[in-house]
Amino acid sequence: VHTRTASQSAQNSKGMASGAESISGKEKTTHFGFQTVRESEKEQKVHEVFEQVANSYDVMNDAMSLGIHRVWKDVFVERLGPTHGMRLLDMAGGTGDITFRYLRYLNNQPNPQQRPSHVTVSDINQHMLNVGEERAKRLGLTTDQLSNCTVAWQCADAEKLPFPDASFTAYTIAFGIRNCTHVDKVLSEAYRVLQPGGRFMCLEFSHLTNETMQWLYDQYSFQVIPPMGQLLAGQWQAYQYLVESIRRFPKQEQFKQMIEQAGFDQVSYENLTFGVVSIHSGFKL
Ligand SMILES: C[S@@+](CC[C@H](N)C(=O)[O-])C[C@H]1O[C@@H](n2cnc3c(N)ncnc32)[C@H](O)[C@@H]1O
Repeated sequence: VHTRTASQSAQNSKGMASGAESISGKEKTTHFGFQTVRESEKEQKVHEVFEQVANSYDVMNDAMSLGIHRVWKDVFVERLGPTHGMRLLDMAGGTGDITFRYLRYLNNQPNPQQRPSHVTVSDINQHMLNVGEERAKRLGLTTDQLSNCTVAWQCADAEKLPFPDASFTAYTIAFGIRNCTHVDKVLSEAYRVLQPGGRFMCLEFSHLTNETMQWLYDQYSFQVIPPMGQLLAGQWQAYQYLVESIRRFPKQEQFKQMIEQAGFDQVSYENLTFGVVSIHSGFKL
């Protein structure tokens, strides 16, 4: 088992948060956690990670975050404030956590018969979607079981969406964008498929503003999460990648600028739990 100490990891992560790419020989390289890999390799590696963790993903989320990821996701969907008539694309939707909250939130809105709503849950990994679809059936959240909302599950790459221009009124991506090779392509595709007035929202692990707390968080992330992944899911490497990829993701302000560069207006962010995660939001005007 290959591992690193928290201080080695902190050193490795210095100056890497931008995710800047370099050219090695002819092919561009990118990061996969703290490793440098060819761009063509990253998608396959990320795919393998989520294939390995699909069945244990929901249990591990609760264990790693002590259940707090549920609160973050609840706040995220509250900030979105779903209304009848919304057409949501839940990108990198995995096993459906955001979609299920959206559907329950809609269900609690008055006059459910008003205007039909829709959600497409999309992910590059069919295994994650399969787990999600099974959950949806158990929870009574399929098109057949809902009164005025359709639900579609579709395998797709966030960097090359198979949806027409202006086909959604909202786009969410939770804990997905940092796994993508070209974040700029994900953002411009999100912009393309949104209608004017549509909203982009991203929930992602981020960076703490307080250095001592960041240090404590690093200790927890690097010393506890990979062994926990090994113990509960038999997956040390996959969880080592997940914590490394968090450190590599741009800081809040930098990510805000990237969203603006994609064309979005009124871009803002909100830190939750001291910046362990942040919610970024922007509108297509
Ligand atoms: C950590 S999971 C998040 C799942 C769900 N949104 C949640 O909050 O529980 C990240 C997901 O991103 C997906 N993913 C990674 N790269 C992707 C890409 N290029 N396009 C679409 N989905 C991608 C993975 O397959 C995985 O299901």
